[in-house]
Amino acid sequence: MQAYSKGGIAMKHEDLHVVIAGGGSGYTPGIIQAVLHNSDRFPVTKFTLYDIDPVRNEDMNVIIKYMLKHDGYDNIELVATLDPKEAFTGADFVFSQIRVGGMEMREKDEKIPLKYGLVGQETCGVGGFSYGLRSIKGLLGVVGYVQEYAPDAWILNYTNPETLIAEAIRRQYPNAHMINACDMTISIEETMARNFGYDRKNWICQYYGLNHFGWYTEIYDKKLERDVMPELIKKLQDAPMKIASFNKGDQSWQDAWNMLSEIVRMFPDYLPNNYLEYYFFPDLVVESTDPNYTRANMVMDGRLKRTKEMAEKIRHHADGEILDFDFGEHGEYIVDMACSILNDLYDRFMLILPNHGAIPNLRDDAAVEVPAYVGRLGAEPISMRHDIPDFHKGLMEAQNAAEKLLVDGYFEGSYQKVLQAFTLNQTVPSADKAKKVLDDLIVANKDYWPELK
Ligand SMILES: NC(=O)c1ccc[n+]([C@@H]2O[C@H](COP(=O)([O-])OP(=O)(O)OC[C@H]3O[C@@H](n4cnc5c(N)ncnc54)[C@H](O)[C@@H]3O)[C@@H](O)[C@H]2O)c1
Ligand SMILES: O=P(O)(O)OC[C@H]1O[C@H](O[C@H]2[C@H](O)[C@@H](O)[C@@H](O)O[C@@H]2CO)[C@H](O)[C@@H](O)[C@@H]1O
Ligand SMILES: [Mn+2]
Repeated sequence: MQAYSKGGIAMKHEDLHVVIAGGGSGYTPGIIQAVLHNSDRFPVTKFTLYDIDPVRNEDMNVIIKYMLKHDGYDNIELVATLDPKEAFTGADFVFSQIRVGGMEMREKDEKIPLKYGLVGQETCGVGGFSYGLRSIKGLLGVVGYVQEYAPDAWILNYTNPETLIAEAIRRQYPNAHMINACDMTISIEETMARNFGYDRKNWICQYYGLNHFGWYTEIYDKKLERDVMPELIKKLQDAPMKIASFNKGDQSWQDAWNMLSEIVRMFPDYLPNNYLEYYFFPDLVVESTDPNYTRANMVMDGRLKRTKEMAEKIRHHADGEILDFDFGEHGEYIVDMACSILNDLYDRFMLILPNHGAIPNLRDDAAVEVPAYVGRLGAEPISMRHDIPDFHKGLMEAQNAAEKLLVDGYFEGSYQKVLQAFTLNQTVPSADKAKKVLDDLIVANKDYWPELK
């Protein structure tokens, strides 16, 4: 959640070296594809895939090698390594997308809370807190390696849960050159634009919140010369959006858009982030979730399997269209950010940053998600010109306090602080349930969490 670098970094355009931490992730091809699309303004000469899992990193190495050859970029050097020194030395940009504990632990984050009738989700509710206590340690490791081997590199982070990560990294590495971003806002905008016949490239969006916990207040369309948010809300109230081409065939994303319509029917003043469904409708979400087959299972049977099959096809010289992936704006968004830094463009992005007055009536040290300009000196948050309403403020303050307590709990190894965080989480109805689910998650996470005393 570093807002500004100390004086910026002299960025070079030659020998541009990008490292992907979590190289084995199925999102890697989409990111590499976006880099290649931008080769005129982001001329990468070397990619390094860094991971802790040799099999997944090697599968991705096979896919990316094929992709570079297929697209005529076999002049770009490609390295796949498990050695952090080899990976990060000489890096200019590090795109981070690690998942500590993998899908197996995500499955536990989702299923254990459900046993207690609580929301079981990757980044929201106590499942998100469970993931946070694992993820912080992993990402502190990655950022530590970058400080050691490439202290001038920019770290552009997608690793979740974003607000907890931002808060923890700021505490341990306040001067790291790091930007934390989530693709959800751009994905909401793109899906709305495609569904309702707009071009989001014409939009200037005002938005505030915490990550996966925020609201649009205005969507100004430069071509139409009006705020289109009220009409978008009206359209959403009338009928949910249909899934855009990315995530196609994915019923759980269709369910998310359906719930977005439910939220604006109840609270029609602002356009919410879809992830608020977990805080507004926890009971409905629990009722409609299969406790034996959650999102982690869908991803294992979907994205993970497809990635593995793609690598196998390439190894066996299969014919036909092998490179089959579509993650929408995900890759483009992070590469646009890197371009904006490298070329000092001051483009506008929704980022997770220390508040420092951007939301005037919220504590300064909250990690908030707001629009920001990005250039050579990093991200400069755009200050809102008005206070936020009590409804949103109350929700955000409770969530922010819970997140702060959780990060305190991580660094202090404090059971009490983590229990307070769980109790304060707005998806949890009682301290009793908070304690039971926490004690269960401690056992499940024994290889990953700090010891809590
Ligand atoms: N911010 C966003 O909007 C956004 C969008 C999509 C995904 N994500 C996040 O991106 C990450 C990856 O998601 P995924 O579904 O591809 O997960 P995944 O498990 O499929 O892939 C993650 C990769 O990270 C590797 N890894 C785990 N710990 C590591 C460590 N300490 N160092 C290096 N590599 C490590 C794993 O071996 C794996 O290859 C997750 O944190 C996810 O939540 C964020
Ligand atoms: O359940 P998953 O692992 O499929 O997705 C969880 C992530 O969901 C969001 O990312 C979306 C993204 O917004 C969309 O553009 C497209 O790329 O699909 C992604 C999911 O597959 C969210 O922003 C992330 O933080 C979540 O990790
Ligand atoms: Mn996100």
